[in-house]
Amino acid sequence: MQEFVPGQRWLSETQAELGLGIVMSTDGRCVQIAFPATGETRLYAMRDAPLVRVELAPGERVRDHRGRRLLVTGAQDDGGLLTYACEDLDGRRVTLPEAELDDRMRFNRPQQRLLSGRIDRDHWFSLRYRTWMQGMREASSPALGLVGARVALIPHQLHIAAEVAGREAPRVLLADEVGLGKTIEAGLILHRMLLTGQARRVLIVTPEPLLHQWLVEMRRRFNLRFALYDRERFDAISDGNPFQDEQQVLCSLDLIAATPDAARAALEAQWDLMVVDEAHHLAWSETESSLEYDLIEALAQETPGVLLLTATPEQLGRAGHFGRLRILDPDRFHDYQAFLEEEAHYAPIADLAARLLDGESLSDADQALLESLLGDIQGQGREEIIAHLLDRHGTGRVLFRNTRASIPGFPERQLIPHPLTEPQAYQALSAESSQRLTPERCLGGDWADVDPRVDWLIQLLKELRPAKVLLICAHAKTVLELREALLCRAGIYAAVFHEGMEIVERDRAAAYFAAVEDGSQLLLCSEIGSEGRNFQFAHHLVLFDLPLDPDLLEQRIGRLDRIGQTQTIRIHVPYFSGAASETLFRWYAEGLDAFEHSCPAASAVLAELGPVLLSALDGGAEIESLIADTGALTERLNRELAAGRDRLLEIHSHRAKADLALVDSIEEIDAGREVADYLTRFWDAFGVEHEPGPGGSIVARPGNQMLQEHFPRLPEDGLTATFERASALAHEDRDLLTWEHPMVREAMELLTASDLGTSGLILIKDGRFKRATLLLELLYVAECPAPPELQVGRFLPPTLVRLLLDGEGKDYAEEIPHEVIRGDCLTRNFKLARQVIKSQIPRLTEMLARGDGLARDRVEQLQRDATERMQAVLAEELERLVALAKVNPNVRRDEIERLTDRRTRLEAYLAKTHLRIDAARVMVTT
Ligand SMILES: Nc1ncnc2c1ncn2[C@@H]1O[C@H](COP(=O)(O)OP(=O)(O)OP(=O)(O)O)[C@@H](O)[C@H]1O
Repeated sequence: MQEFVPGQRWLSETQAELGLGIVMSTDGRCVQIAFPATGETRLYAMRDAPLVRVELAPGERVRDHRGRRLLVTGAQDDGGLLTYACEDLDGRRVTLPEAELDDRMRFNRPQQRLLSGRIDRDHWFSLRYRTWMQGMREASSPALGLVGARVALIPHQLHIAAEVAGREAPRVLLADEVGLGKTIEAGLILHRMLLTGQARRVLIVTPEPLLHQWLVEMRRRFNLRFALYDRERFDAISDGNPFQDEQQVLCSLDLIAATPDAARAALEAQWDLMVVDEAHHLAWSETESSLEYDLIEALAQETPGVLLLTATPEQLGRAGHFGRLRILDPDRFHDYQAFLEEEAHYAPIADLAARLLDGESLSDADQALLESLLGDIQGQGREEIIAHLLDRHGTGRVLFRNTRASIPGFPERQLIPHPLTEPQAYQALSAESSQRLTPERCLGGDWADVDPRVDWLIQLLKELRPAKVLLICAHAKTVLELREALLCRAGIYAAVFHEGMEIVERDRAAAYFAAVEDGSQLLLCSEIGSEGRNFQFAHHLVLFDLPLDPDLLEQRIGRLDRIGQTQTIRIHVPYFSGAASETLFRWYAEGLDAFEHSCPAASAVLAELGPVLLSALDGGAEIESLIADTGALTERLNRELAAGRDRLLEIHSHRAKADLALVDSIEEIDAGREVADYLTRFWDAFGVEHEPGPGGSIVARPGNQMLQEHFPRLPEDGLTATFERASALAHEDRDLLTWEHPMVREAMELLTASDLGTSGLILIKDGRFKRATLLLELLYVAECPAPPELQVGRFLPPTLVRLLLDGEGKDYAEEIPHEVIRGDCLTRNFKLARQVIKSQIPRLTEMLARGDGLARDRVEQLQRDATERMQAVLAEELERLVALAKVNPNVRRDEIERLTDRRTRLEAYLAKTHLRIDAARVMVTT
């Protein structure tokens, strides 16, 4: 007989609906139990009370009386009363005396439910099995986190996402050329890290004009709901750190740079991952750095994962680029001069890496070079050698850059120059070269009366109507005055987009431009429209003036030249013959060839020839020789880059064969349509109504008799969705239902956290067994609860151990897979079911005990394998740090120590892997 102690929690075996009982008193023969959930008190004879002691095991999920969801990690017994060690959802440690358990919780163990004859409808048992199996498949799938996004499967993006998100705490610069999908790559990385629990608190920092676009992209492509923080929202939260109110925050760089309170709060908010878009604005040189740079650097020091995004990493010069790398990996990038020198020697390394990749055999000289670079390479495979080369030589693991040249399928760009006569008023100006390029700004409000670009634009719009035209110029004032002129002179109403507008107004203008019907034909943008925005639905770009920076020119063209552009892009450039604008136009067109192709060497050429260019714009230097010199230098630098740095980058940024394998594996998951079968069965079992919708979609809505009032993520008025990626891409109003969709995930969680399907009884026919043979199918789950930062799931995710035992204890699980078992569920005849079970209790108890033993043996093996895997992975990481430390004295000792400590902790947690029975189903042959 078990001892009852006041304060202990017990459960009625026969009346689970009473909730959790608490011992009030005992008198030697009777025990008085209160059930606070129902307000009842019962008296039981102690000898045969139908009560079970509630003793939670590590790995169980519970709620406390405040409703917090907690994970049990251990327990301590003090005079018969238990105090549980738990973790909350954020991984914080919490102590939970048993008296504080939620009174309404139900703790029925499968074996208790089964032996007391409480059985569920059979489909829940199968759904339970499928849920655990799916969890295991995902944990080891290279496609994890990449399946659920509403995106086309583009190999280079998937490569980067899988490579980066697979790292412990990724710190990388995503620097694909404009419009190749850095936002999508960052979203995929985020999605995967959130899904695996690798990250929970995420901060995205963008320039203000891109806030809303990010918000929408994260929501509609990844089902991620970020909280947008502006000044008003930040100030409105006066209680504690405003950034700690939300897990996923989106805010502008301006907010944290201009508000010391916000900067301080951001620094203290303990993010797991930070994403910074348009990171080229973070200025750094060997002697000074901008406030924004310092802020992001400080945040990066506090944040384990950091993604910096820029299409033009060298827009503010080589030093700026180095500065950004330094934020990511201060150990690797600690000396700018050494970095420049190293870069000059990339060509032979790139050549070697390329030949390794092509499977060519290596000469003795190659071997010698490899050994001089990497030390002893005995026993290492090619992939491993390449990875080490890229990591330790070149910008390696930290920088990814894909170029149009290496990605097929981009449309052409066509340059359409429009020479115009420079008006007298502009000729008379004695402005500096930079001002000569925007002469209207020197003339005052009525410049549009004399500037021939206005009439030319009116004419162009007429000719192109109804085609959409995006116009970019340097200044907001030009935008506004041009709008007035177009309206007055030709009745053309243009949408505008400039820094003087509120964010909402800007987004409204962009939407007005995007609208197919009743939208505006023309959007006039100041320079803020030249970054990040998606305007690929337009095919005509007017560059009303030209910037002095080739990277900025590339950013402007990138608004149209991006993934999703379907036609040749027409770039219209008006300039004044004989004036500075013609010189600059020719420099770009003939010197750099930067309009029709992106030019990797452009910023280096500007750095070298910038002074001559400025002088030519002023009418000083000789234009023809400037253009000839520019052409020659561009040609040489592009060639060198292609052979050295960029080649290394390219090898590292996508791997054609492996990337296609990843695409294949996602396509296979898409095509398998298993999730469709799973979810529709789930809906049926739960009582959700569903029917085919328009164009192959499916419409689901709450039914009248659902198991619970709400089904996860199912709106009251229903949901239109699809299981087809192509359909979701074409129809934004349809959710893409995959294993990673929040509805599916939450339904899976709901099931595994409930009792549904934990016990069952079916009648089967199977010629292998005599009639009336008793079989027991047992589902055990091995789990290793550990603090989230250890990412134990990488090595041992919750793992299902299935057994199928006969009365002699023989296991048929391999011979008879779960999927082939068909039977009649006995829930329709509870009385019979109870009789069957009652008559077999001793046998079933024995079989359960045998199952426990067998499952425990399996878990020991699982544990050993996981520990070995973990040791191999961490040994590799340790080796990298030690190798880096040899070439870089600045690698911190504590980093190596932290990694070693992690290994020790993981070993300890894996050793405590916990096994529990999740479900049991009796089968009787007929
Ligand atoms: N895999 C994809 N599936 C569908 N659309 C995509 C995919 N990748 C990119 N796009 C679309 O292509 C456009 C460009 O992508 P994105 O904004 O991520 O590029 P970017 O590299 O961040 O651009 P920028 O350099 O201008 O900042 C966006 O409209 C995006 O939604």
